[in-house]
Amino acid sequence: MFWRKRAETQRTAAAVFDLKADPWARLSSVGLEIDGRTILQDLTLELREARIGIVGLNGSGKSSFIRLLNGLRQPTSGHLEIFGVDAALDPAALPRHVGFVFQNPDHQAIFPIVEEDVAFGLTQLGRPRDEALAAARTFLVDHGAGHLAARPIADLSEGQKQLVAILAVLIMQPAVILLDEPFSALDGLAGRRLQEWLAALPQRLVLISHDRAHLQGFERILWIEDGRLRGDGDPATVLAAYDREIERRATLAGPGGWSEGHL
Ligand SMILES: Nc1ncnc2c1ncn2[C@@H]1O[C@H](COP(=O)(O)OP(=O)(O)OP(=O)(O)O)[C@@H](O)[C@H]1O
Repeated sequence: MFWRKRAETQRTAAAVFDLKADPWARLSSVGLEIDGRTILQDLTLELREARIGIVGLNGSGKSSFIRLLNGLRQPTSGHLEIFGVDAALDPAALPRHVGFVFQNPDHQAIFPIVEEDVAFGLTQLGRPRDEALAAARTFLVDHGAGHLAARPIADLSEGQKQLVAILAVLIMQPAVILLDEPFSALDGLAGRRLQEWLAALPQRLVLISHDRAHLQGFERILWIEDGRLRGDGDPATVLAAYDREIERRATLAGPGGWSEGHL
């Protein structure tokens, strides 16, 4: 079938894509509407840097934006290319190249037991279940989480759940990992450990965070406001502009008030 053939071409293209030479994502006038409401609009940009941070007020469209990048959502206008091929051709194939770590690990876990959940990604890649389980156990041990392998995810602390959620993505060896506020449930120490651990990963990372300590060392910041790209560039410039805007809006709203359009 023609479609299947094109999807196969896409997988092959993604597998041989040269990350060093080309941007892994190209967006051209991309927009997203949900139920007739505009969530994202007019996004034209390329992503290639090793560390890209995303900032923006609550509800500005950050999560929706990164969901486009691994096929959880599809643009309703414009054109999106991931690894050089049209993202609309085979969105289900994208997660193997672009991993997604959810803000709430409970939304990500599919199986009740840690090792089963970590093995799931490998079974999705075609590995037999027993082999995937054995590989998951080894992977957990190698990443200092062997003691969690047989435990129910529901019984873990938030930090442990977050670690398992990241390992469940990492075991698939995606070229890019998207992280939606992975620090939000972590205490300061767990957050520091996660930050150091993420910094050492060879993958390209795109990280949404409200805390700029977590964006230290990042090469590029995207600032999304009301579904549009309001700022894009080096962290010092973009974050300073973002801070000024927060200050301006806080002053407009007055103590205890919510500014128009926010939340
Ligand atoms: N499934 C959905 N159905 C309807 N509206 C949605 C859906 N998902 C997101 N939205 C809306 O899209 C807008 C952007 O949401 P999104 O979660 O992308 O923002 P965000 O910047 O990640 O917010 P936060 O910082 O609060 O997590 C919001 O107004 C939200 O209500």
